[in-house]
Amino acid sequence: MTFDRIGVVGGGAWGTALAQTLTLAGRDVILWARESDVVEDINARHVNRTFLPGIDLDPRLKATHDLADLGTADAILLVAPAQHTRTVSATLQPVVSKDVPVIVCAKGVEQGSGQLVAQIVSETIPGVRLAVLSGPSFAADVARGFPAALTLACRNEALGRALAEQLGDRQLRLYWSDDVVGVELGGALKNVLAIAAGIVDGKGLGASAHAALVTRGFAEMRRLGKALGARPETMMGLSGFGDLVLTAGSPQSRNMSLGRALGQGETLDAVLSKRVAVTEGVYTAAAVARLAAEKRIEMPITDAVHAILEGRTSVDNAIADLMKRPFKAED
Ligand SMILES: NC(=O)C1=CN([C@@H]2O[C@H](COP(=O)(O)OP(=O)(O)OC[C@H]3O[C@@H](n4cnc5c(N)ncnc54)[C@H](O)[C@@H]3O)[C@@H](O)[C@H]2O)C=CC1
Ligand SMILES: O=C(CO)COP(=O)(O)O
Repeated sequence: MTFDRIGVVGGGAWGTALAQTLTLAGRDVILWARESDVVEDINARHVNRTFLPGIDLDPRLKATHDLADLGTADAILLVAPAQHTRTVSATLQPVVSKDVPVIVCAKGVEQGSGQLVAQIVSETIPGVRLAVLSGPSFAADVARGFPAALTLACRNEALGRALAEQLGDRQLRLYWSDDVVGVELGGALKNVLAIAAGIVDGKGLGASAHAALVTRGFAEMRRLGKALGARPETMMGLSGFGDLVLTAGSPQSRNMSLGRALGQGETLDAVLSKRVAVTEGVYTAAAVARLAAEKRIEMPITDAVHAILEGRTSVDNAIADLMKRPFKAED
């Protein structure tokens, strides 16, 4: 198994950062972008001013507007946002031959189905060889070549190991795992909790409240993970705890910064109208709150974020409601 030619589907910040890293590592990379101006920007000017401004891209990186150009790839990275994965992967299906692995890089839960991205892809591309890449990684950091460590999960351990060894390099250290659900779930859930952490920050509630929120948020991640068959050590690892620490701890996160703005009194519509970037936690919150209710898993912070985003409660009331819950044994 050799993965020399890599197709990347999605010309947002993360797709571009991964394409850049793999190009610099000597892979032959072709990036599909939905927006023709992004394709032109990458090919003609070697930048992606729309989604990854301020970073020079390697001139060897080529972009295309035609998914069929990815037909000769040895592996495909799927980096479309979670809510658009079903449409994009259905369009990709005729292009993917049966032994080419598809590596899911998005982080979210689909609102209509409650499914994680890998589940969507296995439905839309039957028989696909699936892997998931997730962990703490801001696109701009990775594109600049700063060190990062992520987890690559695949049920076929030999394939997962081969992908990790060949797609990783000295800037991007990849660990492998066979816990696909656990790795995906951490990345999806932490986005919602990062919104909550941002709200705490935006309200100026202090570092103690922030630490309490992140810790109890992590308890929610572990609880849902257990119910869905994720391994506890996966939730403790890079794609779970690691990504929660990164995203809930830095305003560089789109989810955290959205929460911050809400905490400072801005409306959701006002925040979203100012950005082109996707803020996955906004959409995943509703899906996870519903999943938790169906499975009778207690996720009060996630529920509070969902209620705030839907305008069913105010930030102040949500905080008061969380604090007046009955005392209980720590789990
Ligand atoms: N930006 C980051 O630092 C990281 C992002 N991710 C994940 O990667 C995924 C993609 O995020 P980014 O690359 O950051 O995106 P982005 O926020 O930079 O750009 C938005 C992306 O959405 C696409 N898009 C918008 N409307 C669409 C539609 N109707 N159909 C298909 N695609 C559409 C755009 O073409 C663009 O690729 C998300 O799930 C995100 O959570 C994961 C790790 C790091
Ligand atoms: O997933 C990420 C970091 O690992 C990016 O987080 P944001 O989408 O909140 O910026």
